[in-house]
Amino acid sequence: MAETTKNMSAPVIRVKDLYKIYRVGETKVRALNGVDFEIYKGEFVAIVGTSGSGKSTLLNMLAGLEKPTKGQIIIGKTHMEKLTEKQLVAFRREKVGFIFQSYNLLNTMNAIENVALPLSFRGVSKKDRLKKAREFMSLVGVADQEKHMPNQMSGGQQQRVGIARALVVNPQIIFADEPTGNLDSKTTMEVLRLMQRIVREQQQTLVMVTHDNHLASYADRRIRIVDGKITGIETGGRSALEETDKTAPEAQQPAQMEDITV
Ligand SMILES: Nc1ncnc2c1ncn2[C@@H]1O[C@H](COP(=O)(O)OP(=O)(O)OP(=O)(O)O)[C@@H](O)[C@H]1O
Repeated sequence: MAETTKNMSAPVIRVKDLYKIYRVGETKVRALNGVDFEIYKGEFVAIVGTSGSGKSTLLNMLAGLEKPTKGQIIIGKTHMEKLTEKQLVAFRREKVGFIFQSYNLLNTMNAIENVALPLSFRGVSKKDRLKKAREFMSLVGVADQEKHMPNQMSGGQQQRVGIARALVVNPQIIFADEPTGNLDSKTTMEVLRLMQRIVREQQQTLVMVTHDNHLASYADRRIRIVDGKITGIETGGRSALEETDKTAPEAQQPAQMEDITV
């Protein structure tokens, strides 16, 4: 349904013939070995692979944390590979939101101050920062935790605060690195529901890296990566919003294999 609409719009991310080669002594490690794909606005995409497959390298490059050895990454109209370090810092600050496995909240700040922090880098006044932060804490369901310090919140609550902090700057794209890696299965489902809801309601684009096939099955598309190459892109994801915690995975429709790019 929405797939057609998404594919008719211009991609938010275009990756063309991307390589990242690390030198370790005499050896060359091809962390990314010729990767091509596109991601559209409003999509929840999972980049899935086992340890060492190259998914973190890919995420780091999409988020402007590392430069490719060769190839192009075009976000909106910006060629990431052509940006200077200073421009990359500005890009990360203004255009993207990050959700981390370990939440990465500042322990010396309470929940609302953590959520408001990215706005202070943009010169937003304190009053407006807190107003906006409050709005997003409410959206992710932790409005009553404003004054709590990170160590006074559960993992799930901390991750909700982390998600509110990623959203507060209205980023073009949200990148998530194993966002439920430290959570139990019930809290994982709650966070998945939240992420799916946000992608749908806010028309956000979410790119999640994971080794976990179950988690990835909730994304609209899965880009599978093995030894730095894409081995397949699957379309169709399960809905965490319609599932109860007891829904057996077997009861769900299997994903469709779309195309294989090796
Ligand atoms: N800075 C680096 N120098 C040298 N080799 C590196 C560097 N970073 C990553 N690699 C290598 O590149 C390959 C891909 O690593 P990457 O971290 O992207 O994998 P991954 O799929 O994210 O793994 P994990 O799930 O364990 O984080 C691996 O062989 C890794 O050893």
